[in-house]
This record gives sequence, structure tokens and C-alpha cells, in this order.
Amino acid sequence: MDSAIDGVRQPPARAGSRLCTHCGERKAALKRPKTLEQICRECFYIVFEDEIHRTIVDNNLFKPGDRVAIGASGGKDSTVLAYVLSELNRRHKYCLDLFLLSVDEGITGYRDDSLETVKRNEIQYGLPLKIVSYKDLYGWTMDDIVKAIGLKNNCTFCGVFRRQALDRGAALLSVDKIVTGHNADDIAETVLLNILRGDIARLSRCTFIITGEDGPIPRCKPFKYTYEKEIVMYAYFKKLDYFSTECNFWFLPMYRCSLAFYNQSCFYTH
Ligand SMILES: Nc1ncnc2c1ncn2[C@@H]1O[C@H](COP(=O)(O)OP(=O)(O)OP(=O)(O)O)[C@@H](O)[C@H]1O
Repeated sequence: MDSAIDGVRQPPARAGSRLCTHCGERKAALKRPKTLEQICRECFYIVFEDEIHRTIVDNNLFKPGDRVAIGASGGKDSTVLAYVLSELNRRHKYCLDLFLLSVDEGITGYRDDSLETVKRNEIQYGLPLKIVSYKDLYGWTMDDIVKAIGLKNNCTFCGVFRRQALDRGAALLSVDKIVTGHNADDIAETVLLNILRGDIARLSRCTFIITGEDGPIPRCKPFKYTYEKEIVMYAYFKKLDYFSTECNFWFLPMYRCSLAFYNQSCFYTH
């Protein structure tokens, strides 16, 4: 729709030529998926990080002196989590001891490459890294398991092993908490899956921000309210070093195509 300034009809503002609705000074670089506001990069960083800080504080995720392991796969979510958490820890003086904890499932051409990214993150963010492998813990790699059982149910095995491996790694690091990069989209997906499966017990638990408080080491999801699209934008604008290939053993072509399209649809090009 055309707008009128001093009675003169103006052409519609082009996406990318609009001013940021927060500072009103810089050009908008994106339309925030969460609020649909036109926002510049600098203001986007501020609101994105502040929302995660608020989530941490409002839900008492940590206490001063906590040792916290960041489940680091090298993917976008855990890379952004490691970066933002170390920034917030410094800025807001959470007084946390942060560690990167990676599980090597033994998937050639996937996890070996993504672990190289985590090793670079270790240096870039100055966070100590611990890697635990299925081979050392269980005597099997995922490559061996898929050779033995094929591609059916392999993700179920891998998920169960990874959960336990993260606990074992966390125990070796003597941490108080594990944080993972599960985001709002992941949680929505889990809710839908649990509804489809009729799994009422899991349905009630799957949205909790802290889980496993009765187990060895509690797990937290600081990205519970963070949209996946915004995590991708943050990583892109900040030029974070992350690994973006899907697992070799997980092949859903339609999902991957739609995700690629979805991840690109919110940027303005100046
Ligand atoms: N191999 C791993 N080692 C350590 N942590 C992991 C590993 N795989 C997954 N995680 C943790 O579990 C979270 C969810 O992983 P999942 O593979 O389900 O989602 P994702 O969206 O691909 O996450 P990411 O972008 O961080 O890879 C990750 O963000 C990370 O914190």
C-alpha cells in the first residue's frame, strides 16, 4: 500500500531501504522471524543475546561457580550457544566455568569433519574441549552399527548412546550442568512427535527447560524460546565457524530442501 507524507503519495518502502525500528538510525538488515520487526544487525545482536540472558536469569539455569559443559556438535545451534554463553558469562559475570563437550559417534565423513570445527571453536572461544567417543565407551562406532543393522532404527541407537555418552563425558569433566542447543523449533517438533505417538508422559516433560534433575547431571536448554531461523541469522551475520552438513545416516530430502529455503527467506540484501 502507498503511504502519504505531507499529502504526497510515496512509493512503498523497499525491503532493505527501511530504517531499523529499534534505533531508527541504521538500515534494517532483516525482518525478525520472532516479532516481524525490521531491524539492523547491531540491534538484532542486542535483542537476540538479551532474550537468552533473560531466559537464563528468569529460569535460574545456573548459579555462580557452576561448571557447565556445552554439548558441542559443531553445528549452528551449539556453536551459537558456545559463543553467546561465553559472551554473556563475561558480560553479566555469571562466574561459570565453561567447557565444550563433544561426542564422536564414529560417522566417517560427518562427525570427523564437524569435530574439526569444534577444535577450531576451542581456540576461537578459549573454551577447553573434551571429546568422548562411542568406540572408546562402547567398542562400536556408528559406522560399525549401521554395517550390522542397516539404516533402520540406527537414529534410535545413536540417540540413546549419545545421551549416555554426554553424561559420561560430563562426569569426567565433573560439571554441574550440561547445556544443549535445542531451540524452540526442536521443542515444537518434539511436541508434535509425542502427540502423534500418543506418548503422554514424554509430552508433559518435553517442554521443560531443565530436565534430568533426578539423574546424574541436569540438562538445560537456554535456546528454549529462540527460533532456529534467528540462530542461523546470528551465525551468518557474526560469521561464526560452524559445520552445516547433515548426518550421512539421516536422509530426508524434502525436509532438507525446505529447510534450506526457509533459512534463506528472511535476509535483506543491501
Ligand atoms: N555429537 C554431539 N556432541 C555433543 N553434543 C551434541 C552432539 N550432537 C548433538 N549434541 C547436542 O544436542 C543438541 C541438539 O542436537 P541435534 O543434532 O538434535 O540438533 P541440531 O539442530 O543439529 O544441533 P546443532 O546445530 O548444534 O548440531 C546440539 O545443539 C548439541 O548441544
